[in-house]
Amino acid sequence: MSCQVQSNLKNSATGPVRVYKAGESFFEPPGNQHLVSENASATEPASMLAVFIADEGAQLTTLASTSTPATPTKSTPTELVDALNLVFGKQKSNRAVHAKGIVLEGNFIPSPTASTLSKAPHFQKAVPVTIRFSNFAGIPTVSDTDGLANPRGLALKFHLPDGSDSDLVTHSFNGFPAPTADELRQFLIALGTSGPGVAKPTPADKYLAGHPIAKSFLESQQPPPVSYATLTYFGVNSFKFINAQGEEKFGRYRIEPQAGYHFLTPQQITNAAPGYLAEEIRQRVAKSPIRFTFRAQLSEPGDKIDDPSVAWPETRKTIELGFLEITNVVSDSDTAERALLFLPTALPDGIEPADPMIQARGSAYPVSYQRRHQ
Ligand code: HEM
Repeated sequence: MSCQVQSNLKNSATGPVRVYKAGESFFEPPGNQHLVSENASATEPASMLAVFIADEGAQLTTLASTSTPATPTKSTPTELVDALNLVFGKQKSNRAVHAKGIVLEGNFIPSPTASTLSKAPHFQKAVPVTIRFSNFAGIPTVSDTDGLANPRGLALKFHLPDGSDSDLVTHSFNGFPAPTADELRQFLIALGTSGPGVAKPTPADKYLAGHPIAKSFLESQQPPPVSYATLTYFGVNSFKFINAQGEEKFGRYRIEPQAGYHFLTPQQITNAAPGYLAEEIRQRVAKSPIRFTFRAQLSEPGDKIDDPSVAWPETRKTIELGFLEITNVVSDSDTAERALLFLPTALPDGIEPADPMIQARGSAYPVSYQRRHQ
């Protein structure tokens, strides 16, 4: 196979362009060795890139949240997605990260306590929800048992009574490898420039030596789950919740499986099919609805609101927000996931971003969306 993956850093002015061949390892977290996807596509022609950038500006004006405070993030949305592409390869029809997934539907049913936290419409009244579970890597063919499939993603679109949507994008790890979007980009560049043949210590070795939180993120991932329905998902970034009385609280979402936490045994991992998670969730939801309990973990004075790499202590109070009931897989999941764009900045009155990373995400996701719709 002669497929080449070339980083697209030429418009970000941040370092050398590096070329990988299919099958080359692009980084080696302890205990894992991962391969560049053969599906990854080559670099865009320069003319196309120019058109893309012009479109991207327009897109961001339309799609980014208006309620976010000015963000100190220095990296542009393009640079952030370029850094993801540097690690996983450029995608023309798949997400830059969390490329492999499955789309389902259901309902969110709020608890009576939800309205004490926020006046958001879905905290007052049940609403339909579109759900996408995913594996972490920006590699659509990643095996469900590969280390790069962790953490798993759970993205939700709450369809609100006024016809608008509110989105929430979470993953199955209580933390993040970097405190800010700019730091994430540095981490990704270090990983993406540390392939075979690069002298030791590689940029990734050096980065991880100086960033214990990123190192621990790579080293403390769970084994493959029995199901997407047997994991807890964390919002990681903090939001400000405002109730009808104008009271404000800072919180982080966590979405807990009513099926409990279950992971594959080493023997089951050996026997698991590369796409077992989609098959498992299809069979599970066909038998009965899948439920998750929604909670917000509330901050206390001194907790870092704008640093998702630091989990708040488990002793923090949580408030029950309701439950998610997943009822079915959509009829054509591949078509649905291509059309879907989950925006962490799509928020109703009563919920506001409290971490600048949310705005950075809200601006970067549409760039990936555009790249997968060329
Ligand atoms: C600055 C930080 C981040 C950047 C630049 C970033 C970037 C991206 C991009 C470009 C996509 C693909 C969007 C698309 O094509 O639709 C994506 C998807 C995703 N991200 Fe992030 N992300 C960041 C932080 C996070 C965090 C903190 C979480 C978890 C809490 C997360 C979880 C996910 C998930 C689950 C998806 C898949 C969404 C879907 O199913 O469509 N990301 N991210």
